[in-house]
Amino acid sequence: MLPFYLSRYGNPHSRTHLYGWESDAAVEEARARVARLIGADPREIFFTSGATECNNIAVKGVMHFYRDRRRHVITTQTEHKCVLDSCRYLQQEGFEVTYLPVRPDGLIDVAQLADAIRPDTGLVSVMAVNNEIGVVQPLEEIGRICREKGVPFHTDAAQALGKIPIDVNQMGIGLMSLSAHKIYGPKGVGALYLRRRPRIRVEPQMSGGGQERGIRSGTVPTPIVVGFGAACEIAAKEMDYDERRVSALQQRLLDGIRSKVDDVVINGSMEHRACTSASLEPSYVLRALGVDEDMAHTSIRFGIGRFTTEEEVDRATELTVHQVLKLREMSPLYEMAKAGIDIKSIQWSQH
Ligand SMILES: Cc1ncc(COP(=O)(O)O)c(C=O)c1O
Ligand code: FES
Repeated sequence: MLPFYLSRYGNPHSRTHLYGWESDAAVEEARARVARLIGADPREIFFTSGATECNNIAVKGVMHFYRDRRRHVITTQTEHKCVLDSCRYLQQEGFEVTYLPVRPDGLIDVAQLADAIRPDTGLVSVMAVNNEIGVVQPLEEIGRICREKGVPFHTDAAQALGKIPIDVNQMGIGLMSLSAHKIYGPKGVGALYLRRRPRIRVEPQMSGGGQERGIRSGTVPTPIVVGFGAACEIAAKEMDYDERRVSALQQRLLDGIRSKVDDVVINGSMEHRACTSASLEPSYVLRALGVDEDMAHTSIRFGIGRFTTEEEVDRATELTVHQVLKLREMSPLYEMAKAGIDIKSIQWSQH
């Protein structure tokens, strides 16, 4: 990225001089690298500021483009806030939205999805990997159902890119949101995948000079786009290795905690998972899984990545075990639960 900040600072949209051409070539190289990682054509990749922007373009853009015929969107209760907020925005404009529930393992029921599709459904938006609990939705099945019913399938793949293999054709994906900083790339850049055949149209959210084929006006930020391309190239090479390492570290963390602490509960499917995923807020994602409020409050998300070491996992285990045991020592509830008392049955006050 450095040369593109320091010496090769041409505007990639300047067609009349060498500085422009070299920046343009670098942007196109990055586009090809992003495309390669997901089995797409470079012409289907549009650079944006990140997954938030992609999700806005996908959800609002598709519905606005087809607004006269398609009035209904299907999504899930556990999407990232930017998808949920975009859907709320559409509702204020008079569109209808179905928020599919998830099962206790965090995955949607595909039969329920199929039933929810209506003749006026304009978009199905289901995230690939959940950012709190790491579960992977059955993308291929969702893609097949959407293809059969002729509804574009959008997936927020911010947490999936570089972690699980993605093939837009095999998975029947029509639109996909990507973010560079989730794969160790720079912050503030992402890409929208938009299928060419059959072509999916969106109403741009940004008006202006028509860059990125009119989908996203504004000067493309060459240095960070180059960084995103490099991150994709590395992810393609390292994905298998990273996956094995992260799985082993995940197991080490789990075994380490379970060897010293009983009654450990894992939120979300263990089979369909890209990672083990801290928030102190009562999480709406966990509530959607049917996790009780007290259990949602007591959850911790552990994030393990390419640069996490065994020593760090062991230290996290040690700290977690220490604090949990300390809290249990202090709490009368733990002893009561052990004695077989249902804590939920306790009357806390006299009111
Ligand atoms: C699933 C998911 N979608 C979207 C986003 C937003 O991505 P960005 O920071 O690139 O806008 C994130 C990141 O927090 C995410 O985890
Ligand atoms: S969502 Fe899994 S590590 Fe962040």
